[in-house]
Amino acid sequence: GGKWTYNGPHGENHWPKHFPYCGGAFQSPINFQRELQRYDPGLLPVQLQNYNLSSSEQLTLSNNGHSVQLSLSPRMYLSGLPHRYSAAQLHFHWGSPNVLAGSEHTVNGKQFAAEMHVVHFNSGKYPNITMALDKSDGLAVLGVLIEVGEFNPAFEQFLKYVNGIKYRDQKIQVPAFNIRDLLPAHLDEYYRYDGSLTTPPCYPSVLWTVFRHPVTISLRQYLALATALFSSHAQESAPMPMLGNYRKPQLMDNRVVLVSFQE
Ligand SMILES: NS(=O)(=O)c1c(F)c(F)c(S(=O)(=O)CCO)c(N[C@H]2CCCc3ccccc32)c1F
Ligand SMILES: [Zn+2]
Repeated sequence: GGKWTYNGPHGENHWPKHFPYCGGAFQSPINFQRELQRYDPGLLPVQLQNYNLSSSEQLTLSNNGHSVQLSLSPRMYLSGLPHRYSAAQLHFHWGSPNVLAGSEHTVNGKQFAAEMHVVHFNSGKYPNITMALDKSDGLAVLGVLIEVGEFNPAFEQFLKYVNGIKYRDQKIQVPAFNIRDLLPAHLDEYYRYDGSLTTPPCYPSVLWTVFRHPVTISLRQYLALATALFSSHAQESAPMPMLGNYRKPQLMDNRVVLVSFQE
């Protein structure tokens, strides 16, 4: 697909010109507001299988020009959903060094400093993520809201390598670790809704699960994320810092957000 950015002439308001789904229904992210939520006691805790990877395994940490992404082992999967969803990659969205607001989902209008997404595809029905990308039951993404506060040792296990992938299309191998440690302690409280990829091609193919409880990283860790990366290639004369890589909240249309918790 064509080139797209988060700002300027190829920014999100221009996405629908080349990526029609971006102007369609069921788009993500959204703002979670109390009035449009419904408690569903049937929403069980999310079950993570094989997330505790061994450090003898290696993962690919890469700069794809839009985010920093970590490849994940296909042995990792989610159970408790209508089908088995196997892990593909995780990536982040953040603000800028002096504006600590860069999450995609917002809660009662509050934007968090950053947000992590763990992307899974329906491996029960489709052979790979490419075949699942545009199917209504194709993807399941876990969203984790990130606040600046206490230092987070789990995030250090990949943040310490970001200076090796400063420029677009750079990638390195890093030792695997327990991906569960990147998620909040309690996985039983979350928002659940039908939405889309938040980047082009914006396919409405994502079952979203955004955990109610944020995780914290230190200001130093946030600044590492917000100052280390460029969306441009190493040899480009005008380096483009990778900042504010988040899409704004989209129209709800007539969607209701289910929640697994009661006030
Ligand atoms: N917020 S989001 O919707 O979860 C989301 C992103 F924001 C995001 F930047 C990415 S990306 O890093 O691949 C950069 C551009 O697509 C993805 N990738 C997904 C969808 C696109 C194709 C693909 C292929 C293999 C594995 C994952 C993915 C993404 F799903
Ligand atoms: Zn994302």
